[in-house]
Amino acid sequence: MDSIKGKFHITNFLPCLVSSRRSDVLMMTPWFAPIVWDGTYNIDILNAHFQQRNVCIGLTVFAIKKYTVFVQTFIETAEKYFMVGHKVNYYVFTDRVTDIPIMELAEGRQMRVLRVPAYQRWQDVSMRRMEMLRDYSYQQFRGEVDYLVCVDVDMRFSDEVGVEILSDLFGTLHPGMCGAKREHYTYERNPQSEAYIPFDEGDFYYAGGYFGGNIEEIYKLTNFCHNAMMADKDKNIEAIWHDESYLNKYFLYHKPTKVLSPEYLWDNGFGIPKFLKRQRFVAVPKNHNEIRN
Ligand SMILES: CC(=O)N[C@H]1[C@@H](OP(=O)(O)OP(=O)(O)OC[C@H]2O[C@@H](n3ccc(=O)[nH]c3=O)[C@H](O)[C@@H]2O)O[C@H](CO)[C@H](O)[C@@H]1O
Ligand SMILES: [Mn+2]
Repeated sequence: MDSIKGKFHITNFLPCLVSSRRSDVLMMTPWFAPIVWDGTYNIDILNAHFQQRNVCIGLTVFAIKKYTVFVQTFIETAEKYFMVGHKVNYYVFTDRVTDIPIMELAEGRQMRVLRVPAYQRWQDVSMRRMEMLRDYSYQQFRGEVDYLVCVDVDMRFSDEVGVEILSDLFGTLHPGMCGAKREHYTYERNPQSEAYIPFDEGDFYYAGGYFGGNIEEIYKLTNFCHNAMMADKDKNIEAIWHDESYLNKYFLYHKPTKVLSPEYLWDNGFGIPKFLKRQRFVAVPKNHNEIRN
């Protein structure tokens, strides 16, 4: 592990206080959290900073039932692009332990396969991630990693994703909603639901498939979402976009300290708009019917 130490060096950065580095996109939320776009940060400074702290990053992914087919590409591309040069633990939650490929990983990186139950409905599989992330944050992750990055598995990395994303609590702008007006965000609109957001509230529409932060913040987030989902279940309610709806509710009242641009979660089905300089993590096309049943 020693050879990954001292890999990054601080380089000189010439600050310029009179012009912003991007003028075509919003670079900061109204509560002063950075929105991370290509061209807005200096990766050399950030690498040196996080390496000095010797951070270890946990990347969590669920591969339940047929979704195990996505694991190989996910890990292969993560090895190429995710937090290269830093310490990484992959946590693969699955009900099919023997279907998870054994893969050779770069130095300083390891994979843990965690056996968890499979729920019948895909919506429950997706939503129960919150409960499992909460429980493992408390039991295991807090002793092993400094940050968690929690993502969908039906994805591939196709460009660098580094320590520029790390912060106490971060969410990602949903690729399908970045140009939408607030009233068109697909928040849960039933006032009876714990995920309810009125039409005149809400900052951004965040994606369910990409959030993260330190362990304590992820514990609080997942605990809130799971409890809210259980409260709704008792009322026979399920929010329109499942875990994503509850996540959006949480972020409305617990503002993220960093927001990732859709560079970090893209779907080529949306084409490639001009403001999108990089596609770092993209959806792998899937046949929903086939794979979810
Ligand atoms: C990119 C993105 O923002 N995706 C979100 C979006 O769905 P998606 O349409 O991308 O949902 P999906 O089918 O990818 O399911 C979410 C995740 O649950 C896991 N899974 C699901 C079914 C299954 O049989 N086995 C299994 O392992 C797997 O990790 C998968 O990536 O909306 C969902 C709720 O509706 C979730 O909020 C997803 O995070
Ligand atoms: Mn997905």
